[in-house]
Amino acid sequence: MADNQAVRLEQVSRCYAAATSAAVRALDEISVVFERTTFTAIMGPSGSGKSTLLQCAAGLDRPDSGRVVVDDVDLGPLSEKALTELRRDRIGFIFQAFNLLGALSAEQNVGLPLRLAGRRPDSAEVRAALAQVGLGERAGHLPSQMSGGQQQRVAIARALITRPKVLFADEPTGALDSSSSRTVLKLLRTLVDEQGQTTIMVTHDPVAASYADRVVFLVDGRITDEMRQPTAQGVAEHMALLEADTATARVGGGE
Ligand SMILES: Nc1ncnc2c1ncn2[C@@H]1O[C@H](COP(=O)(O)OP(=O)(O)OP(=O)(O)O)[C@@H](O)[C@H]1O
Repeated sequence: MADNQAVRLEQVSRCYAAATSAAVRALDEISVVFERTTFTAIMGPSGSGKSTLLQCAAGLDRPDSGRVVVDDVDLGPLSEKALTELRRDRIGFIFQAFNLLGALSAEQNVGLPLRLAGRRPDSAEVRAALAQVGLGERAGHLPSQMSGGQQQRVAIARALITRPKVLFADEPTGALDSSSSRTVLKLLRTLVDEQGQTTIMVTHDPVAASYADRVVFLVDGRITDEMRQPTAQGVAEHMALLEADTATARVGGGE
């Protein structure tokens, strides 16, 4: 695998059985490379396969065919145990809903992945991770004592504590107001620029996508286009075209 490839998908397909109709082909022979130290946004109309792509690329779901390679490891032959270990050691994940444990402080939440890996969290390391996301003073706070944006930054610190090769983000600003969103997106951008993080983010928001180096557009389980150095307006216009095409196709298909 070329040294600069953090994640590679080769002809990845994923189908879901449907009770009342033909199987849904959520991913249809997708091939895409995510280079190291880049920030990519994945966009597309609702149901186009964005979450399925993220789940397959992160080893949370297995494709029906094709290959997923993460940090030079082909995920296909791995046992469930080996896949779990790879996710634990090389992958970070953040979600729209933050997914922090409510009974644990920020510091305890951030230290959790280290505990799960059998390491005793080093308080200085955990506090440095919180300082990195601008929350050095909040180590003792519970999630309920923090704003949504602060909780998402705790979740980012937690995802990064194991120094993952790839950070996957599924709608990380979906539950945030625009000011908190900006803070979180600037942080994600800084982590790529200054720490060499590789980040892959699913989003519906053209403004969020404009923080990425590249936007990959999905329609009906296929990559149709991509945009480098995106602007929010350029992405919004392209999404409007895709959504109009999808609506036309649905109307046409229903006749
Ligand atoms: N577990 C599942 N079982 C059956 N069908 C599924 C399942 N997960 C996803 N699908 C179907 O696969 C297709 C792609 O879904 P996916 O969630 O990846 O799209 P998405 O682009 O992330 O959508 P959204 O923007 O609405 O979150 C959709 O038609 C969806 O209904």
